[in-house]
Amino acid sequence: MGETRASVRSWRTRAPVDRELAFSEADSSRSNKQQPLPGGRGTGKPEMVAAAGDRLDLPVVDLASSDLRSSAESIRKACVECGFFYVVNHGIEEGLLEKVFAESRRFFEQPLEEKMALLRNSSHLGYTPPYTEKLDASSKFRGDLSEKLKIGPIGDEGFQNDANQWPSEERLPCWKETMKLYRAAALATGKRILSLVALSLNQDAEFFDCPLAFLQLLHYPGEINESDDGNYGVSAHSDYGILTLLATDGIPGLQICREKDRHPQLWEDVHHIDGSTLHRVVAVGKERYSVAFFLDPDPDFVVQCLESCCSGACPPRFPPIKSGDYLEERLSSIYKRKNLLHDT
Ligand SMILES: O=C(O)CCC(=O)C(=O)O
Ligand SMILES: [Fe+2]
Repeated sequence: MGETRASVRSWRTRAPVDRELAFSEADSSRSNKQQPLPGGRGTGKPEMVAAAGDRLDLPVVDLASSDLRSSAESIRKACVECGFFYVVNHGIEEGLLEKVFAESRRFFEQPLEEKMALLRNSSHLGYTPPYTEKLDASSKFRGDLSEKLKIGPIGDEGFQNDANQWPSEERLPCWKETMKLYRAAALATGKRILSLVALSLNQDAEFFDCPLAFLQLLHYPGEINESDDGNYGVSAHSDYGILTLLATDGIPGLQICREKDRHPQLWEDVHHIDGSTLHRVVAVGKERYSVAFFLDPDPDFVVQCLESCCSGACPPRFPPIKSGDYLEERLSSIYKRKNLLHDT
């Protein structure tokens, strides 16, 4: 799991251009013009970054296209080759995205004690302050620079175990409403993409039924201390679910590594429009906001290799596992390894 990451990107800011999306699993032969970075940025692992001019051209999938077969085919190719793709004509209104980014900014601009009142609970929902998570355990820094707020399935959406923590209506009126609207819109888009993914795997369009959705708002600091020189906004990781729709404010920083087992690793910048694969966000000295929308299977769903994806010569690489067990294992591990669980 964690291999199929799609990411709707770069919706706000700049020219409100067409929107984008992306997937994971890498096997690329791009190799010219690389700059060696002898110790990697923050891990001591050797790595390279693609040089300026060696632009990463991620595929663009048009969700308005009536040729579903051809869209499914390009999604399959994108997932196999790089794990990320852009999505255009995805149906989420620009105005709604602008509101989500504005409300996100309002939340993160509050004093720390207000944010800490919503500290992440045992369902992994709520606020995560800077330095709490270290997605790449080998990072030599004390933790990643970003702060986050995570919103899970909501009671009003018919979900029984709503464990969300919301900012107060008095402080941030319209906040909850905006996030609910965005969740609904992003879920509709996510389901359309998942039906294309299912088609690309020779399954019925409804194969990925009723995914669980988690909305994560992220804020990356602009200026950083000298002691954080080389530290990451979010260190290297792959996502845990079926698909991630990622909207950014256009500030760069996102990088992907298409072949995680290659040494040295090659990290490529994902650009604003022309951009689960291993990925990370580097600090570029500019404040940055993003909104990630994760789609996960039902916790009881057993995730296993599809018949259309394996054969005698190419057996499944991983044993079957219940989705809920897998997610809990991954989510707990990012805090346990630093002993930073803040359960309430
Ligand atoms: O902020 C970004 O661009 C990436 C965030 C991310 O990778 C994540 O939330 O899993
Ligand atoms: Fe991610």
